[in-house]
Amino acid sequence: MPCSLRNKHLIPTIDDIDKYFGIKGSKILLRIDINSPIDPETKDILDDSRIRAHAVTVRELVERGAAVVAMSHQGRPGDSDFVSLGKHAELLEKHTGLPVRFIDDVIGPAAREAIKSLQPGEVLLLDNTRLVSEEIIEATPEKHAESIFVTRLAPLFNYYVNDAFATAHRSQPSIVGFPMRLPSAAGRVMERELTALSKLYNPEERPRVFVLGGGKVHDTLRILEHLHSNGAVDRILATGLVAELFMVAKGINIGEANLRVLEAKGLLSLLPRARRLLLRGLPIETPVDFRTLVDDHIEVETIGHIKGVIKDIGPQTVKMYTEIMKEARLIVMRGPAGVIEDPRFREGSRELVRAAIESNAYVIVGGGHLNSIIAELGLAGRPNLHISTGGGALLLFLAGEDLPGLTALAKSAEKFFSQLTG
Ligand SMILES: Nc1ncnc2c1ncn2[C@@H]1O[C@H](COP(=O)(O)OP(=O)(O)OP(=O)(O)O)[C@@H](O)[C@H]1O
Ligand SMILES: O=C(O)[C@H](O)COP(=O)(O)O
Repeated sequence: MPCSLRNKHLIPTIDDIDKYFGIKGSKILLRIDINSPIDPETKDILDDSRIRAHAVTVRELVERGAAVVAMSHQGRPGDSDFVSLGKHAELLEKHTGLPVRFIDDVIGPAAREAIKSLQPGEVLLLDNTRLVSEEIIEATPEKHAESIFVTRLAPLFNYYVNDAFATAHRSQPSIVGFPMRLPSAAGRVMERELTALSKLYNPEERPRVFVLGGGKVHDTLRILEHLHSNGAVDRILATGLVAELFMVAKGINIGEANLRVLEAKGLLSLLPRARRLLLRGLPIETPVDFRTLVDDHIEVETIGHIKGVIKDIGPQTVKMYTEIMKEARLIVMRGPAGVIEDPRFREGSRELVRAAIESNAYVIVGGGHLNSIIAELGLAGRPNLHISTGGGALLLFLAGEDLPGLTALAKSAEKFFSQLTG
């Protein structure tokens, strides 16, 4: 079954490729996103969760009889995490349980020879796609289809599979160029993301509750503007710095120290946008109490009496938000409720995550900080939970932007899958 998103993208899956063209004996170019946090000194991979996730797609393609050539970016040129993918290959081997050959080349003669000699059942990982200068240029799929990157590699493959939802917001050759030249499909990680996110367009999945916190307040405002203008949200439960901004916008006194925090982060300039949303009736709840730091002591302070620096939401807020979440069919959570880098202020985020997962709702969680809370609570495998791999891609998607990687897959389907698109 192909996936569809916002009712306009029809995107084939691995099953469709197998059904209409056949995978056994084919050679597949698989775009994954194993861009991972890297220790600046040792260059070790600090979190291999993305590698573990994509291992599932690699293994399945191999089991179906394909030769699989995987590619990914890592960091950006000039940054300390812009490294070669040798260590990623070792971890991909560990998580797939299959031998993974690595070649420190992307489109040169060595890479092309390795691709040509790859046999069904074998896996090859190319080096960091951003070693190719074209990969950092944003252009249309049609333009990238003519790039050296794509014109050199595409003829060596039968199909292209994009499993990199987390890079779907980049219009780069490895994401948008290949679908113009090869029958293409979404991999399993991408498919899971699309299936989960399509619930945002299902009128039966209501009430929809968004629990939005963390520090990316600009991005969150964009999301709120989009959700509200489309009537796509029933209730917003604000935490983190997002909550503080909306409390000021509502005229609630959050105390001098916290106003200074918002000012230092340049967030007070967002007040007019927050006020406009409130005037238009944005259904947003803000906290009624906080865990604060007052002269190095932790206090629980209720609104109207806040003297300390806000570090987490308080127990009454957790209770109030938990009650609202009990009524939801779909909960989307992004950004932590407090400064969770300090273990003393993880409680609010922990409680909210627990309450969401124990509610009757389907829960979509995005962002590294909440992910770490889920891992700590051992809740990752819950059937009503989808942990998104997308950072920037998820933010843009929630803000209503079209993601070029998805558009390219849909265009490819029109070109190569007339069976599906009519
Ligand atoms: N009340 C608060 N005051 C100051 N900082 C806060 C507060 N609440 C949360 N934060 C900060 O927000 C940051 C996380 O927000 P962010 O929006 O980046 O989260 P994320 O969804 O995990 O994104 P990413 O995956 O990119 O890390 C943390 O560093 C945390 O300390
Ligand atoms: O981690 C991410 O958000 C993706 O891998 C995209 O990385 P980029 O922002 O460097 O394009």
